[in-house]
Amino acid sequence: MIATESLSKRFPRVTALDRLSVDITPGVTGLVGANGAGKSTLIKILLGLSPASEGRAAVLGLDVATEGSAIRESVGYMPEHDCLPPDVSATEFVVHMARMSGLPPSAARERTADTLRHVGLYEERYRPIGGYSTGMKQRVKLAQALVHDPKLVLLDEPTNGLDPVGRDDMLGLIRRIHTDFGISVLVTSHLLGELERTCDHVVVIDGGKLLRSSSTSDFTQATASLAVEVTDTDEHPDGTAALRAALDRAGLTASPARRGADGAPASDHLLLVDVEGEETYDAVRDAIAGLGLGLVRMEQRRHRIAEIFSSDSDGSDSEGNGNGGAVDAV
Ligand SMILES: Nc1ncnc2c1ncn2[C@@H]1O[C@H](COP(=O)(O)OP(=O)(O)OP(=O)(O)O)[C@@H](O)[C@H]1O
Repeated sequence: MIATESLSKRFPRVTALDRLSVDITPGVTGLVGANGAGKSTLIKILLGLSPASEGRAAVLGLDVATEGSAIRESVGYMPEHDCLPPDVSATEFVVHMARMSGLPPSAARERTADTLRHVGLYEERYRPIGGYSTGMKQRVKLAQALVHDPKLVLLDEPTNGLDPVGRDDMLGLIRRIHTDFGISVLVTSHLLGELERTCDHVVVIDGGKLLRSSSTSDFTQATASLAVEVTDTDEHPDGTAALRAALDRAGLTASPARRGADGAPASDHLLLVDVEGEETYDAVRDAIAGLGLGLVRMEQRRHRIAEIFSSDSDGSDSEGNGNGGAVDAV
């Protein structure tokens, strides 16, 4: 779907992409990085809208430097920022975008109706966009990216500004773009956790460099951890320390939690246990029961990207880039 080779983009003060080489295959791929990591810059180069300073890239086998308009015919793009005209309705806007992509008038109207229904906009589609909620606007942006039946869509932060339910709905829609229509998706986010659930493959960039590109299952196996909190008892006045020792004896790695991905403060009462497989959950339960402690919570932890990479010495970062903290997802 997408291949880049030593792709760089330099602005006068910033190197937005730094010799990025990555291959993206059909399916749903997540492009993760903190704000400023270079995600939007990469998308603009892939669409042929912005020239690279160095290196090469091809989308659907087409060269981004010379075949930009052919790429844009076969690719849909959902930009990150609000870019919708407030005075027209979703139907008018999406029909216009379909016509811009070359569809004849009747096909443009039909495809618009189908696509808006697919993204979950019904009667509202005849009202001016200016009165829409953020979630509805994101759906219009998604519809215009899909209306010309592209082979690939590039979605720049589609969950931005959405509440948790809106995020889940949007992630479900994105997944269905691939499962229902066979369209491949490249979706960016600064939240690794939400892409884990949606994507087959995840590419992580930081400071314009490739940190890692791997299938989601490899990723989550390598990064899963379990947050465990227990009560203290008379027998074990420091239940957390007792559990940590017991887990250690059971051959599991447990460490006190640092500040959480959700902004939760560091806690002496919370242990993070590396998940090595299904048996880890049983081993934790047995250790707690064996000590007679009460279990307050046991939950799968979402990681900040920084957490993963600060403890990841075998990433794809050939430059020895030690600034894992720079990918601290907000
Ligand atoms: N036109 C430009 N001129 C100068 N610098 C730019 C330009 N566009 C982007 N940059 C810089 O390049 C870097 C990468 O920006 P980019 O927008 O690609 O990041 P991003 O990963 O998409 O982050 P965000 O999610 O915040 O958009 C940033 O430091 C940004 O300030």
